[in-house]
Amino acid sequence: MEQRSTSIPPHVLVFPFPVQSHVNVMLNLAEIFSISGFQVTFLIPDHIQTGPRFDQISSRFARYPALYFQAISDGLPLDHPRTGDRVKELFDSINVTTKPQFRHVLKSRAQISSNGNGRAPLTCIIADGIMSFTIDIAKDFGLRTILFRPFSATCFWTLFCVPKLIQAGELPLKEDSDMDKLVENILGMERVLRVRDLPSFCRVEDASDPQLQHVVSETHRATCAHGLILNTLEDLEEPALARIRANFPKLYVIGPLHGYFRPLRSPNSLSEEGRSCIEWLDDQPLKSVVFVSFGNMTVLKSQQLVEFWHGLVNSGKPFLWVVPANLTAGCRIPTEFIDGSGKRGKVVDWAPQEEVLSHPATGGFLTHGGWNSTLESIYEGVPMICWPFYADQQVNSRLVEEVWRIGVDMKDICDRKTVEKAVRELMEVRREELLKSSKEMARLARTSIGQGGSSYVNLDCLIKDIKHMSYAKST
Ligand SMILES: O=c1ccn([C@@H]2O[C@H](COP(=O)(O)OP(=O)(O)O[C@H]3O[C@H](CO)[C@@H](O)[C@H](O)[C@H]3O)[C@@H](O)[C@H]2O)c(=O)[nH]1
Repeated sequence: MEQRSTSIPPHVLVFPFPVQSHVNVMLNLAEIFSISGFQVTFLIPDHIQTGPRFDQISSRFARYPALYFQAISDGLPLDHPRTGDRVKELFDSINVTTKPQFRHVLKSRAQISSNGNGRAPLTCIIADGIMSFTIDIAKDFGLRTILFRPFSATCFWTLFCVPKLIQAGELPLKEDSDMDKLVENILGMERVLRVRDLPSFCRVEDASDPQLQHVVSETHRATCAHGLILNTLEDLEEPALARIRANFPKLYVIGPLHGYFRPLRSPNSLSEEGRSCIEWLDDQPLKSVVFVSFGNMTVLKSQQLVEFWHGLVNSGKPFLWVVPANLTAGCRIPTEFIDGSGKRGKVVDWAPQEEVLSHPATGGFLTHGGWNSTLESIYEGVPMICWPFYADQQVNSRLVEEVWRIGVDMKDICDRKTVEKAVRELMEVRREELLKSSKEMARLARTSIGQGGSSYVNLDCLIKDIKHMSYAKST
């Protein structure tokens, strides 16, 4: 990427929603800003700053002296699991604790800047789109906010259409709702999304459900921001993006963000746990391994864990499975399972996912369909089995199977026979077809962030717009 500099460097404050995956993706954005010569203040959640992997983050950013981490609390205990089933606690706590802290950060920054501290005054705020309170607080300090929404564009657009679905009687659900019926009132997606593919927040029988109302109103509030950034690419989600653009004139479609750094990271930067995964993969045949990971916010019931386990073992394929403590809400995998899988399965607490997906031994990805995992798999051309848990994952898994045709959607079903069948389809029965379409998707993703590609050009516009804001403020 080109090194850019100006005499008045813009200074952006990057503020992620306080969960690991949102922080990861906004760190990529912060790194792009740093490479572009910006000063960056990154509000890092205290539970991540004090967590086991912050060392890796700080050594990655040591080369950018103009990037400064400032801790912020979400008000929950440091060891709270922050899983999808408990996200309401996070929303509530952010409202009470983080909102006033954010105001305080801006106030103290404004005072320091006016006294001169070697850092430029803030140019703008780049905040996670689920924290739209940033828009009004930033305005009080004469600052603009650009929101960053790390969901798929299709999920964002679906949430935007929810009031229309309610008006048309397609939502809320009824006890006898036909989950396989196509949803009619999401423009551009009429032939794609069924009721069961709507974001999990929509699975309610009361339209005033607080969580549904919250995510929908946050989505609409984004129209009050200066701009909206989406981590996707035109070729992947053109129908949704066309509709979003009609409502958001300043839309920056700049993904897949992790891709800008993929060829640059050295394998030597891996931690010991990361290296052990790669060494295990090194001993496996080409494209033979199923990588299994459900992200950072999924919770499995113990029976679901058992079903996945038997399905994987019965499929006869080698697998590498990430089982973090919060996945099983405390219930650990029985040791006889581990012994029973012999050398064929490896279970770890954490894996360097991007490196695992790019490893020649990896042949498939059993995932929850979180948006980062989906983009990472697409980028590496690895076909997927999706078992969506919550949020945007129901939408993403439908796109994987029905629109892009790069995998299998298990949607709502989790038994050993279904798991085994899905693995066999992915690794044997539909192997060639799925590999072919995955390879094409990877090509599109890589082209979009290469010089002259649609995301590359959009990113350049974003950087120029922020520079322009900085210039306008200083004159
Ligand atoms: O052992 C692991 C586990 C995860 N990851 C990384 O963690 C991220 C996981 O992100 P994602 O796939 O998006 O899953 P979640 O952690 O579940 O992310 C939440 O946030 C996403 C972005 O908003 C949503 O799409 C998801 O539905 C929501 O659950 C990815 O970058 C992975 O590479 C690792 O590197 N190693």
